[in-house]
Amino acid sequence: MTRTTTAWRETDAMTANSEDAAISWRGVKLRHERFTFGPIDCDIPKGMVTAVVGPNGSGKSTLFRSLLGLEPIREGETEVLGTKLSGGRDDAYKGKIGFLAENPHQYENGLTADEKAEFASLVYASWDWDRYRKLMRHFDVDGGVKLSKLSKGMRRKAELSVAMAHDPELLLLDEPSSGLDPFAWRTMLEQLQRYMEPGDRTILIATHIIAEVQRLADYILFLNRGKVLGLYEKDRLLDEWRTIVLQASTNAAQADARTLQAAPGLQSFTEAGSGIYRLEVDDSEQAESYCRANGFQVLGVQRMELEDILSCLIRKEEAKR
Ligand SMILES: Nc1ncnc2c1ncn2[C@@H]1O[C@H](COP(=O)(O)OP(=O)(O)OP(=O)(O)O)[C@@H](O)[C@H]1O
Repeated sequence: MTRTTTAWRETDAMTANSEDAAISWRGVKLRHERFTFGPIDCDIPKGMVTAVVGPNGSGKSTLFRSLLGLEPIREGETEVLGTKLSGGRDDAYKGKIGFLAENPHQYENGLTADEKAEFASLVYASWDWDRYRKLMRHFDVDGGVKLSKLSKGMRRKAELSVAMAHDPELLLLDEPSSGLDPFAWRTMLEQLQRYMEPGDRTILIATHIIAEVQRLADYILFLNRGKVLGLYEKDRLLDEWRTIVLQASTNAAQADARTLQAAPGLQSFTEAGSGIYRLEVDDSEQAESYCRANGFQVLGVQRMELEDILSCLIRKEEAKR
């Protein structure tokens, strides 16, 4: 799915154009006893799907919860759908959000999906029973069964139906596909794609499923240990990040490995032995020309997978620690 706008396409800057942002963070820090998140300065573009990707414990759920006032924000300013979060005094913006938490709420175990929907219908002014029933039908879930009696995947589908039935402006999905079988997963992707069609809705989705990022996301926000590693436009990221394998040209006396360290867009540099070098770069065309001009022969160029890009960003961040 690609819905690009020029303002966001031209840059990877994390605070490119806050007017087009569904969420903006300025110097935001969140703290638990043994975990600090941030500072985060970043804008999540409106009308787009942004995937939040990072290892376990990197702070994805913490970030989601903070948007609903469930995590104390110690420093900085968060704005969601035009509302500055101010310690829970202005809650009206929450009516425009659909939230699927990572784990089901145990206190809802005794409710059926339809009873949970009844509660939600009282909370959300734009609640649409027709929409709820259609979603439940698409997902093939019986709304009359207690949530605790549903399988994990069934419960996920019921909760996603409730989260989407008021047609929110912003959907916050914390690992929505956890427990879904491949057919249900496809139905979920279809429903999310349909939800995005009007062009003015935004999804922020935390996921470990690379296929989900590839199929859904326009942007990717990478996190590690409570730090933001970057917000990138997905297509551009996959297009431009490459692994280049090089060897000093036999007739090039000037080939000096140290020059490789200054290659344009260099993200990582590995000496593989026998005069072979492996570069990971975010601007492959320029990097290749540079390496050739400096006496290196290009043995191979390969696109990088998202996992490789994330691990490269993590290695860079860890090297600073
Ligand atoms: N209520 C809490 N009190 C104290 N520490 C917490 C609390 N909630 C989360 N943490 C800690 O904050 C860190 C980030 O947790 P979080 O759940 O946000 O990560 P995550 O990226 O969503 O992880 P996962 O991919 O495993 O779901 C972890 O170190 C976790 O132990």
